[in-house]
Amino acid sequence: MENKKVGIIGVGNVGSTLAYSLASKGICSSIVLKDIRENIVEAMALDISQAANAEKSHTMVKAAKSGEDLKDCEVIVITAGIPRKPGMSRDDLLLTNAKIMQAVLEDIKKYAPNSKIIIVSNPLDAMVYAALKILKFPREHVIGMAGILDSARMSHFICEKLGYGAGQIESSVMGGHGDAMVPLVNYSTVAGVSLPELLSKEDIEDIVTKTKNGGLQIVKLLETGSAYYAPAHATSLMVEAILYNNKKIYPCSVMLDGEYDCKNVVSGVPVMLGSNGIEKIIELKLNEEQKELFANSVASVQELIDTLDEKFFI
Ligand SMILES: NC(=O)C1=CN([C@@H]2O[C@H](COP(=O)(O)OP(=O)(O)OC[C@H]3O[C@@H](n4cnc5c(N)ncnc54)[C@H](O)[C@@H]3O)[C@@H](O)[C@H]2O)C=CC1
Ligand SMILES: O=C([O-])CC(=O)C(=O)O
Repeated sequence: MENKKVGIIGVGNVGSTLAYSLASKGICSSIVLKDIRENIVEAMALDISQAANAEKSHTMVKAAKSGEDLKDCEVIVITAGIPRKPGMSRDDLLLTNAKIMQAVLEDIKKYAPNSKIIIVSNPLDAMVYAALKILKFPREHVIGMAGILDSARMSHFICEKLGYGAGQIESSVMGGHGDAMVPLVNYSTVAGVSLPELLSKEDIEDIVTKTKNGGLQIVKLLETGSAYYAPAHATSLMVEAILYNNKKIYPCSVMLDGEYDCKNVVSGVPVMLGSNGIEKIIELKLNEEQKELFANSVASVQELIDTLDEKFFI
């Protein structure tokens, strides 16, 4: 297999689940894991490598000894950062996770300047902004994961409401990965059938609210952190699209440069992913209500970006 090396920085719940998922699918030639918790990362690398061997996957899994081990990574996923706990919003993580982001990006700048970076750490859109500002990489190479997860949550809630449709639901969520995210009802279908043909207005409103609160619902139940199976799987789809240049369209968090009338701000929009990272940004036709909701969501990300510029990038 040609070089399909993936780096994962931050090997806690999301990072280790992602590594396990990628290794068992056998879609990478090697995975290198990096974390400040040296024994934990060593243990994860051994355990996941042994799982891959049981699976007869050819993926090699190793713990990084230093930043130099990130050399030749095609894709590097960053999940380093603290997760929220009950009573916190994702935005409360801003300055703590920006510091962690700055620390981990130094190695990438030095050893993997041509890699495509997938950011997972929260608050997601602001972390994509911070990473772009620190790395000075082209915007096509720094991409945030959230839209696939939020859309999967919407599909889950549609399926739960209907009692059928599993595996046939396509959902679409745009905007920032925060309380103001924008589930797009008219771009969501069950086997091609639009939602209003299957569900009442009240049921659809309930699905929209549950989707927006999907992350919080899990945080409240877990008490110690946040979701990781669905986030890791969503990230693995992005890694695969880049490694295999499969040109799949997914909602991802990207720096906008005029698209949707926005500039210098990061938000979730549908993009085509391939070996160059973002190959294309797709501009959906939004109705007036959706335009307003999207503008609100962008404004809330802009506030976080302003805080970073005032308090972090000084
Ligand atoms: N974008 C999204 O949709 C989602 C984002 N998240 C975010 O992802 C992040 C990680 O979540 P979890 O894996 O659940 O947290 P976790 O606490 O289980 O793992 C975080 C890991 O980062 C490591 N870390 C901290 N500083 C580091 C540094 N300087 N270098 C290397 N590693 C470092 C920690 O040692 C820990 O192993 C959180 O910020 C969380 O909010 C989580 C789920 C979904
Ligand atoms: O809710 C959180 O803090 C983690 C996250 O972003 C999600 O699961 O959507």
